[in-house]
Amino acid sequence: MTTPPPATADEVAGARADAAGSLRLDRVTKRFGGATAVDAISLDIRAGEFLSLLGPSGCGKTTLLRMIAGFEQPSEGAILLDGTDITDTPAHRRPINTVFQSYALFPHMNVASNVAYGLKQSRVPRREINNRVREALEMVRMLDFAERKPVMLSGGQQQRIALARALVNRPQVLLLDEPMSALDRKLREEMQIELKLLQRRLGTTFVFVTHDQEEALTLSDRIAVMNGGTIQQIGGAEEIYARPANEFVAGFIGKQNFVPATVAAQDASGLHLDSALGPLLAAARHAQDAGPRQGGTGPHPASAVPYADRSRHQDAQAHTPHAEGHQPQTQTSPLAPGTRVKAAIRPEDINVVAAAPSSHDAAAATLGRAQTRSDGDVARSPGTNRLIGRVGAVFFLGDAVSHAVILPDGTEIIARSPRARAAQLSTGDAAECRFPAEAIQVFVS
Ligand SMILES: Nc1ncnc2c1ncn2[C@@H]1O[C@H](COP(=O)(O)OP(=O)(O)OP(=O)(O)O)[C@@H](O)[C@H]1O
Repeated sequence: MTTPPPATADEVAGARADAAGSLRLDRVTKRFGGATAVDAISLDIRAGEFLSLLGPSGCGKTTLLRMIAGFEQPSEGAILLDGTDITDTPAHRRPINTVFQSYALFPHMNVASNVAYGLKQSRVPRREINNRVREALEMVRMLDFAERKPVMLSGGQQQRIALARALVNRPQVLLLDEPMSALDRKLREEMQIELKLLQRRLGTTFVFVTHDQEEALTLSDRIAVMNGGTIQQIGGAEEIYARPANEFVAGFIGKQNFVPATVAAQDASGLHLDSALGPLLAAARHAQDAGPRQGGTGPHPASAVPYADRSRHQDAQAHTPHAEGHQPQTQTSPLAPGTRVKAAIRPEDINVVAAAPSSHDAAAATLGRAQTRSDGDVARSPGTNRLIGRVGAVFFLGDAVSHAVILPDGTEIIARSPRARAAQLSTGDAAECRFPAEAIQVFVS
């Protein structure tokens, strides 16, 4: 990808005067030939917000970013900056700059000249150039490197210079397209913290493209999860993690155990499910999903909202202004018996304990039937689901321990416990996975 020159300082400064950097995307669509890369996306991005576009490869993140930048023209729809339609405004006239994955620094120029380039092009007085370059290099803590050539810098340092080069124009909106993907993990984590602090200090609107969910969860005020050219859900990190709108989001953000099941009944204790592992009890009420038209899990994808979260969830929706993106709509009607669903359980919601070898044999004899009977420990926590199997592998994760428990029918359940509370189990040990009914989220498949 060739890197277009950044907007010049005059263009940026002129357009900055009375604007704050809010963006509105109104049914923005991009088609390449017969293929739709971005499908009627409507989204409000608040001034000063750190918003991430997160999704798998090919979901349309970069295409959406390029339309905001002005490098691609939408096939349909409009882009508004602080209420002004900029859909037809050329890229170099938008007060928007982009930091790309490839730093694209000029190798023959030193750091200061690289950062000054856009300002020189727009004939900003030399003294002002010097001041602003200094300011930008200070922002990214690279002032001491002003005289160096890019080849004498590490990847992380080059990325900082690319950031300074974009910030020197004082854009209202900064677009970042996977800017840290070339950095090693440790450096990336350091840069993430710096970037977040910098964004907070500047108050500039950041739109950040990534396929790395941890990065998005760490950095963002809100995350728009994309798939198939549409936004599947938009919300804060915790909301998206704890209350995914549909099966796609549930599977894409964090880890999940998905168990196919069929609704047996719904009563005051919750949703009774039949699965190949036996009966499961979910204290969850489903929510019928209003969209999206593409992606998701089928013609009527649904989302799950645990009882405890329902009122908060509905509040959040009630206050969702126009075009903030796709949100699920709760539905209180019970699921009909026979409805095919997926039960989703997060690894950290599963408690793994040692089981008597005989209990494993008994479970194997009945093909690992899950038990929700009130016996033993379970009597103290009615509704606890229990699955008995054998430990297939133990993974030490530093602050946590993960167990892969193989159930008698071959299903693998992944559980994760804080290291201090993890059961001392070895491969081959009989183990019981316990999780409360509240831990199950139900998605109509
Ligand atoms: N110039 C183009 N011509 C034709 N098809 C394109 C063009 N640019 C993108 N596409 C297609 O549009 C879809 C979305 O691409 P896009 O680059 O926006 O995805 P992405 O989510 O950014 O993926 P990645 O994370 O791999 O960069 C893909 O199917 C891609 O092949």
